[in-house]
Amino acid sequence: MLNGTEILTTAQMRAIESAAMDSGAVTGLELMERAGAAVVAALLERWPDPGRAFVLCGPGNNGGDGFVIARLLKDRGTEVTTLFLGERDRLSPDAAVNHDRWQQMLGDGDFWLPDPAEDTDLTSPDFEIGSSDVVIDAMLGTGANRPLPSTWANHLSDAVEGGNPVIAVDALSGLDLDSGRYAIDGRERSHIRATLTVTFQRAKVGHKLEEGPDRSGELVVADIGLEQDVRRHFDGPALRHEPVPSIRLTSPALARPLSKSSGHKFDHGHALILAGAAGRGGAARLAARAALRCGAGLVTLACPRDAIAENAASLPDAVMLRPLDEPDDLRKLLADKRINAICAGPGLGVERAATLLPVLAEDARDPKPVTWVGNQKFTFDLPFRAGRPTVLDADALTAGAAQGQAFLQGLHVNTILTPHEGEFARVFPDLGARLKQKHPTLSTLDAVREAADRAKAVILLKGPTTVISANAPRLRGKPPVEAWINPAAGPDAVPWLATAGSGDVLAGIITGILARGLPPLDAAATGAWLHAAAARRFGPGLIADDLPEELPGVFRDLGL
Ligand SMILES: NC(=O)C1=CN([C@@H]2O[C@H](COP(=O)(O)OP(=O)(O)OC[C@H]3O[C@@H](n4cnc5c(N)ncnc54)[C@H](O)[C@@H]3O)[C@@H](O)[C@H]2O)[C@@H](O)CC1
Ligand SMILES: Nc1ncnc2c1ncn2[C@@H]1O[C@H](COP(=O)(O)OP(=O)(O)O)[C@@H](O)[C@H]1O
Ligand SMILES: [K+]
Repeated sequence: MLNGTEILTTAQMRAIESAAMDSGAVTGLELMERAGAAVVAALLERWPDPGRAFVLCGPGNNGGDGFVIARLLKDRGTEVTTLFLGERDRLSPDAAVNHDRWQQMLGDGDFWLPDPAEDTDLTSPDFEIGSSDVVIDAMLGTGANRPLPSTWANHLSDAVEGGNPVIAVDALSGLDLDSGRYAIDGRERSHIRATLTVTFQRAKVGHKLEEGPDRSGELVVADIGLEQDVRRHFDGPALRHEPVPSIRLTSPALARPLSKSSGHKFDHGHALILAGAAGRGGAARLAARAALRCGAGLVTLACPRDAIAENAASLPDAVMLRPLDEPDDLRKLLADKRINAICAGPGLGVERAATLLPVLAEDARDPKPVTWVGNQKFTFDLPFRAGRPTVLDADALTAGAAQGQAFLQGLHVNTILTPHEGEFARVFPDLGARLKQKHPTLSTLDAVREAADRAKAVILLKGPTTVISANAPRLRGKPPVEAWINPAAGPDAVPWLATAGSGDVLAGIITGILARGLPPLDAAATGAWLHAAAARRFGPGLIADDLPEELPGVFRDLGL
């Protein structure tokens, strides 16, 4: 299996569940029981003896899980209040069975509340969420398809305001498990969040994107016995040469190929960092240091002649300096075919970037490009543009955006664009505008995938959660990775990373890894993971300059 954990879209989860049930290996009722039991187990681990629980049950199978949870908690002596926000006759057969089992169990001390649309006195103290030790949100899960009604949101709001732990079943209700957006009818309530979310078999994309990490609280992924079905979902089609692309979370395992075996310095590649004018070289220097720390055999920084003294004064001796005043100087530098990774953008200056981009595009017409397809290297002509692995960041993206289609046409499968949100919107204005809509119709992941498709390149969109996707040709039979998600939010938060220059370091890290020979999509994912890991290891007080210096510690921790 490839590095990283696959996470699932809601459609994939539904397909996996149906396939499991169709195979006869498990029934929906069994799955619901396992799901409910998994939530109760995770709950009791954290709150060992809840005297009172309040369970909010929605109109679908998420609500069905809620009825199982109510029954299991009552079985162990917890006093349970349920609020059912649906209609018995519209429940699925499995949820209806659990509804009825729960109803039959009710006795003194349990309060059965029908739909509040009917005449229920919700002001009675017996119904108050505030007197519960735990509140279980089983209103909506993977089937949520519109904003959460504000009356339903009020229950969550009461719980959070009352300081009661909220345990979300599969998802905090209102969270879209594909986009990670949170939508409530009426006014937005940013304080609503789960203390714990228990999801089933695999995390869903929406737990990791946008608001997902913050809204979900601690995320527990409970095994409900569908692991073989998950594998079958991905590996079965691969055996038939119809691989299903996966969406994966970055993990430390990605960095494993960076382990340095002994070898000539060129075995570890030669990275070229294009720098800007005197007085503006800090960003490129950060990138150069980061590339060096990632083990690039050689790092050359190319800058205007009059900036050489300044760069020499503040760079390690290991970084070579070369003059680059005119576009033709870049052509000459690129005649050295040992240069196998390029970084253009940090501190480059938009005008200078505009004159150098065409040279990089020209270079990609090399008749014998090195091309990565999956993990295999090709050095012959392929029916798509390929060229030297190149990171385009910052000023190169701004300059590129101004060049429009010509810029996109100059890209190739070994190009990695590393925009933040603003730069992304400059390069892909329509996608940027759609992401900014009040109710966006596409997720960040969709936007990045679409951008990668148009650019025929790797796109890494920076933010608290970084999303990476590639449009690279695939080898038949190899399960492709479609996207990587590097979460640095919620429980994985590394807020110190939001510091000036940290993006320049990321560009340098990725360039260094490219020089080491990793394929572009892997290099981008590995770089995003290392970048956050370095920040996490350093902790508060971080400035961008600390990041490259922290990398050796990260590598040591990994035993590389
Ligand atoms: N399918 C399965 O085999 C399993 C499903 N499980 C549970 O089932 C859930 C999925 O069940 P469903 O597909 O029934 O979906 P949900 O229970 O998430 O919601 C679907 C229902 O909610 C309504 N609805 C959607 N959005 C709404 C909104 N904003 N306001 C009010 N009503 C809204 C829909 O009309 C439908 O009636 C999972 O999240 C998980 O908790 C688990 O029991 C494990 C097994
Ligand atoms: N709140 C945050 N939590 C974690 N990482 C963040 C956060 N905000 C930004 N980042 C990361 O910090 C880096 C900032 O890069 P960028 O926007 O290019 O800034 P700069 O131009 O200052 O270098 C990116 O790698 C991004 O993923
Ligand atoms: K829920």
